[in-house]
Amino acid sequence: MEALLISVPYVSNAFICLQAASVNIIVGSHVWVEDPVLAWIDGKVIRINGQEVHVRTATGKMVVKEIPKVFPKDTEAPPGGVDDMTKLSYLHEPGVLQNLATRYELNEIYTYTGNILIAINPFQRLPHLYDSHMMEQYRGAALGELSPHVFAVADVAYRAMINEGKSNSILVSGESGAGKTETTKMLMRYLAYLGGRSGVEGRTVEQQVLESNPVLEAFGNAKTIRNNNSSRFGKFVEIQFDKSRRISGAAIRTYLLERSRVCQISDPERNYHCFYLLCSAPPEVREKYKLGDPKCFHYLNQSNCYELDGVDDSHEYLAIRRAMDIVGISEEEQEAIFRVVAAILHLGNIAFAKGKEIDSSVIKDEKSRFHLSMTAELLMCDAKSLEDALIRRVMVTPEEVITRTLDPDSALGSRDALAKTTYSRLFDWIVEKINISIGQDPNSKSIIGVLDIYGFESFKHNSFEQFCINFTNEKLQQHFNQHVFKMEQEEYTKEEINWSYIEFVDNQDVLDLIEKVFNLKADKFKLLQKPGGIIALLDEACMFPKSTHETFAQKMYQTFAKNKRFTKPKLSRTSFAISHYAGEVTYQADLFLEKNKDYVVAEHQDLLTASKCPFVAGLFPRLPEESSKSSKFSSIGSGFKGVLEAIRISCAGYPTRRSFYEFLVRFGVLAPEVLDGNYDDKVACVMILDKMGLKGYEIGKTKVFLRAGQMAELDAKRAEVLGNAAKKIQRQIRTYIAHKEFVSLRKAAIQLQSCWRGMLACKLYEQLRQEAAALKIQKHFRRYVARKSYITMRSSAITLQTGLRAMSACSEYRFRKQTKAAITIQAHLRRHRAYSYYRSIQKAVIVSQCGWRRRVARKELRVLKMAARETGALKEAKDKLEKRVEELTWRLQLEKRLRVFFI
Ligand SMILES: Nc1ncnc2c1ncn2[C@@H]1O[C@H](COP(=O)(O)OP(=O)(O)OP(=O)(O)O)[C@@H](O)[C@H]1O
Repeated sequence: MEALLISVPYVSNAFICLQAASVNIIVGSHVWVEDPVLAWIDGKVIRINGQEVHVRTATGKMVVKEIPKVFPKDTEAPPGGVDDMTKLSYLHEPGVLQNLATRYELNEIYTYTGNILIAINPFQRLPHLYDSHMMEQYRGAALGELSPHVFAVADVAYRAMINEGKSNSILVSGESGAGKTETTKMLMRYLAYLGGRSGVEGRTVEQQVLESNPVLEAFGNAKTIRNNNSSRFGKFVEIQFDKSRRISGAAIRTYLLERSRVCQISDPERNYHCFYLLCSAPPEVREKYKLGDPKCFHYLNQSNCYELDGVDDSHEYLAIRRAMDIVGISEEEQEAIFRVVAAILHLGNIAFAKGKEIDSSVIKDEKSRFHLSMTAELLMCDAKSLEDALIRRVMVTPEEVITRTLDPDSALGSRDALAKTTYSRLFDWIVEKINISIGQDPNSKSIIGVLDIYGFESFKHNSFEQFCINFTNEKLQQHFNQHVFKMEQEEYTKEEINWSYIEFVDNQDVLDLIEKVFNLKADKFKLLQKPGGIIALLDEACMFPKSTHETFAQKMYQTFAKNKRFTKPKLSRTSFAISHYAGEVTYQADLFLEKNKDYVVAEHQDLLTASKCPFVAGLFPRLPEESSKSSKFSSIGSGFKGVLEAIRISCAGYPTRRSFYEFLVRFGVLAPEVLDGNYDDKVACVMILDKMGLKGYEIGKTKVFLRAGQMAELDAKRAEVLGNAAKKIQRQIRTYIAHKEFVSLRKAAIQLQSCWRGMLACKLYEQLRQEAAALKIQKHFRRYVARKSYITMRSSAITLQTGLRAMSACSEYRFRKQTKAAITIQAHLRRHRAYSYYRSIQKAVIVSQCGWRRRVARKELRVLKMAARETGALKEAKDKLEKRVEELTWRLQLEKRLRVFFI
């Protein structure tokens, strides 16, 4: 059977170290160095000090590395990467990773390595990659004609089957979550497209296989740390073709189901999906099976994860029921399947306590009893028989039948063993049912098989499962080595080159350590072979009831003490380490014996065979004694594995090859005289290689075959020659450029200066003009301001003067008025004074006159008096005179009074 490989790594996890790079690193070389963040970073060699290389990385950092840790970078690699790794000039880890990463950036998730396809998980839907248009394009296209694609691989397998009439296998390998299952689906879709035929009831075989997937996934997939829907079993899908190369049937073969997951899960993983689906079933279903919250079941509550993001388990339950209908699982069978699933959950809740006798156990409490009776009810077997099957063992000796009880720990082991066996039998039944539903073609002429298998595993704790997986991968690796080696040889033969001394990377010694057997005479266990490898020792240990994992480990330590591939870790009594081709793995042998015993405990077998439920009884058909005690390894066949091992193997031969023309184009510069000499291409190549002093290369009919590292050596020399030539050219060009630059600079300077001066004069003129204008403006402005202030002042002065004049006229007028009034007053006063004076004078005159007259009168009076006396006449005269005197006295009185009044 021919085989093709699809390998699906995560970008960051590829592991290859193929080419000793050290020899050809020189100052100025572009190289890759390890980086703690980016894994690898490119840089340029700045200095080499003995074994130390100083590199300036692309991020500008200086790092110092030892020469063997520095890898040359192909500066001429195409920017979009190469679609086939064998086209890379340097086959080393950074080169390969860089190529994959470059392509991944461009959404090119597929890359070839010869006829192996590497697929990178895109973690996003890329529908354009898989539509019918794409399928049409790849139909009949030769490998390498179109961009790398999973369809191309399937196409090659199909064409080879048609042309050579041979069956083919496509192997899909990789880490968990890498995309194996998705890739397998794509392969099947394409194969069904090529060999399409309407299947049963109008459904194609491909449809039927894909429709069976949900059922298979519900019982065989679980959430793991890496993948929410991780397949916990290996799968080989066999697509059968009739003689006209149309699909005539298909079969799904599963193997290595992870049985331990049924009883043991770690946070944040989950058990198989079906348990959670059933716990989310409609209430009447849950009531029927007495199920409830998954947190109540020991097999589910060891992890805190019960739900999946974006998945509704109750919907999924209904969907699975529908899928089971489609697959042809009847209503009764579905009922029985879920009854068994529920029984396993109840079984896990049965706890044991110490019994009264030594090393005996009993059902722990009422709760456990309830679960025991529920388990028995669901499995339709007798509760007492179930209890006995869990805690008692019957040993038949020639003399008697001995019944012994198990201690609580062993009873728990017994319970878990029953759960695991029942579950794996159920899974096998479902697979078988699916196969019947899809339909097999017993007369098929050829098949194309798709093997979906876990890659090599190495965890902190590695148990029997990892041992099986890694052993399988070792077997696959050997097959792969031989396969690729054969292809290499074919190429070498075609090119007629000598390949007899090619070292073949062989892992036979690891396989010997694991599976070797020596043919010896029969012993008392009727074995025809005496154990030689670990598996044989394990089988042997399983045969002896008294063996423990410690005795098994001790036996291994003794047997393989001198084996280079086997080591005993210090401070451990049960661990052992194997140097696999992909690295060393330390295994813990603690559960190897239990896990290797693939046979059903007789008591469990008897119990379930006697079940009243035909479905349950059918899961445990009575088997002949021999076959019921087979060990695991009887079923492990040879397979295939590999990620980038093709490159590794290629490196053992002539990993780099170039056609004569390509070689001359690339390396002609190393010997220009050869190019000028008009030699034949082949001769020219030999001359160049000899001139370079290379040994061990081969010249084929059309190509030059180089040993690992020789390409880098030639490249380094080419880089040196090109570097020297470049330096010379650079020198000349720099002189020319410098002179040209100087002349143009000078011209530019003069031009700049004249322009600058002109600009300065213009600026000065403009400044002067502006100054004159400013002066003029200032003058006019000042005049205007002065005039304006003069006019203001003048009008103010006039106003002031008018005011002052008015004021002085007013005061003059007032003065005059006052003067006139004063004069009037003075006149009146003077008149009054004059009049008063006059009056006083007048009065005085009158007074003096009166006085005088009085004196005259008196003198007359006295004369009269003297006459009156002398005569009566004189008397009258006297009276008259007296009257006169009285009158004058009154007048004087009046005058005095008037005078007082006027004063
Ligand atoms: N070609 C692809 N296109 C789109 N998505 C993909 C592709 N390959 C893988 N995936 C995504 O990666 C997830 C994991 O892929 P898958 O289940 O195929 O991995 P696996 O290798 O089979 O893992 P396991 O070994 O754990 O079963 C898928 O659910 C899907 O989302």
